[in-house]
Amino acid sequence: MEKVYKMQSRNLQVFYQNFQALQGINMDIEENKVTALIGPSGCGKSTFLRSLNRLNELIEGTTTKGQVYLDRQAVYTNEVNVVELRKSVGMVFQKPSVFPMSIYENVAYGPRIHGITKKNRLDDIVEKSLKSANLWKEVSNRLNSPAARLSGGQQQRLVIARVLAVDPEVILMDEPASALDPISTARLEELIAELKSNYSIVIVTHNMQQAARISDYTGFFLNGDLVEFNNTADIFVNPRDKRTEDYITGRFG
Ligand SMILES: Nc1ncnc2c1ncn2[C@@H]1O[C@H](COP(=O)(O)OP(=O)(O)OP(=O)(O)O)[C@@H](O)[C@H]1O
Repeated sequence: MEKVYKMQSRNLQVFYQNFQALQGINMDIEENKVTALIGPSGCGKSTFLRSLNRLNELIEGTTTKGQVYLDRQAVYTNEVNVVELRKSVGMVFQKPSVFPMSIYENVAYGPRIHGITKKNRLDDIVEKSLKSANLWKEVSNRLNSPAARLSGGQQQRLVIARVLAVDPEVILMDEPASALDPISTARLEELIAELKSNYSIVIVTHNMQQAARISDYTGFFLNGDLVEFNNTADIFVNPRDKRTEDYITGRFG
């Protein structure tokens, strides 16, 4: 079957004032797959992730050159509605960032902003999103209690439900498991494996075993360059670049 690329970057360069954080990245992100981004701290993984839905623009002094495509449509043009872009390309951050409101309201928040007001419709979206995020069973009897009372792992799944509620196509995750215990991490990994049948997922992780377990493709970043991008199995078993090999075998990083 021919590969379908959901997102692509071409000669993507990002500058923080005068500092160049990405050196011209070309990447093809396949649809309905998990793509993992690995590399030592400060190599540009989060910068790359944020550039996919133009979140870098919220950081003052950032300049972006090159292009990103979503379904072959350029993302860096004046015609693009950034709010719609971020709805299609959602982001899950490292620390679970639930809003100080009820579980229900956390999930209904996005759909409301996008104009859905009917109670029945919102109820359906909340239930469907919580089910897709594997959280429904744990919270269905306390939808009106504060989200902050959930465990860290549940909060992270709630954040995912919140992203799913606005009907995204791509989900970006920036070290989503780094604040979670091993059991919550395992649940999150199971969830990611399920989500990829409906979404394309790009995940930054410092955990090499995690990248090997959950991803189809892996990109190794170093000093703002994409050193190697390949099937995950090839990256971990048969890296082509000495620097990739050194990193995955723990010789540096
Ligand atoms: N807001 C900012 N202003 C200035 N420089 C920044 C900013 N954000 C990131 N940088 C710099 O850009 C480079 C890439 O940072 P980035 O956060 O993308 O790396 P990373 O690979 O995600 O790191 P980590 O794994 O530690 O999260 C680093 O040198 C970092 O110091």
